[in-house]
Amino acid sequence: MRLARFTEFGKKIICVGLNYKLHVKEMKNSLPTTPIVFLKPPTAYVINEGSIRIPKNCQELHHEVELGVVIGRKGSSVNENEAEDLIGGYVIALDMTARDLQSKAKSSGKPWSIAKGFDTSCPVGNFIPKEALPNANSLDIWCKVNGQLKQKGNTSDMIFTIPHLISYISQYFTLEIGDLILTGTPDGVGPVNSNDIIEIGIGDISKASFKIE
Ligand SMILES: CCCCCC(=O)O
Ligand SMILES: CC(=O)C(=O)O
Ligand SMILES: [Mg+2]
Repeated sequence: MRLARFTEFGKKIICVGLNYKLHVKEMKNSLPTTPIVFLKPPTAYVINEGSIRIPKNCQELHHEVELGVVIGRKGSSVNENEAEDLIGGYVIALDMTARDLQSKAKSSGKPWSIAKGFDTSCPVGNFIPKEALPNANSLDIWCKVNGQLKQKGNTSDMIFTIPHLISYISQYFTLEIGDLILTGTPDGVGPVNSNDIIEIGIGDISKASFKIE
């Protein structure tokens, strides 16, 4: 199985929340003491140049640009100092979020699975082999809507580092080849509407674009 086609493997999409301080602030949350983890089904994938569909009953769809880590080796209960061995590569990705559905679920103490897991809620760019990105812990990630810069963050600002996330998640979920870990979004999240074009990227190394249907 060529890892570059990981979106076809039907594996887990494991998302981390509130992993950048300024995003925690804009969401009026408190800093997490351990990573906040939730899942998206593999039916959420959209590949580069695909279309994002606004889910039913959603009036406020938000972009959240995130660095994705593609798992290249199976592991569970992995120590932080061995975690990087599980990395197969990276992608730039969006954790599209039905913000109104999420807020309703949060306020009634219900899970926000639909708000985060609806079809087309995980657009991804092209796979980048690990060797091509030796500096994954200090990368600029950005998001533009209709050509206007909305988010720009650096992965060095993560509250929990990529090795820490891999180790923590692997205590609960065995990580399998083709799994994707979304590592959280920097500040600047906001709404998108039908016919908007979202462009995302890692510095000038990788970019992808998607249309809101
Ligand atoms: C506690 C969860 C806050 C959700 C913020 C987000 O989805 O970016
Ligand atoms: C909660 C969430 O999805 C984030 O901070 O990216
Ligand atoms: Mg997110």
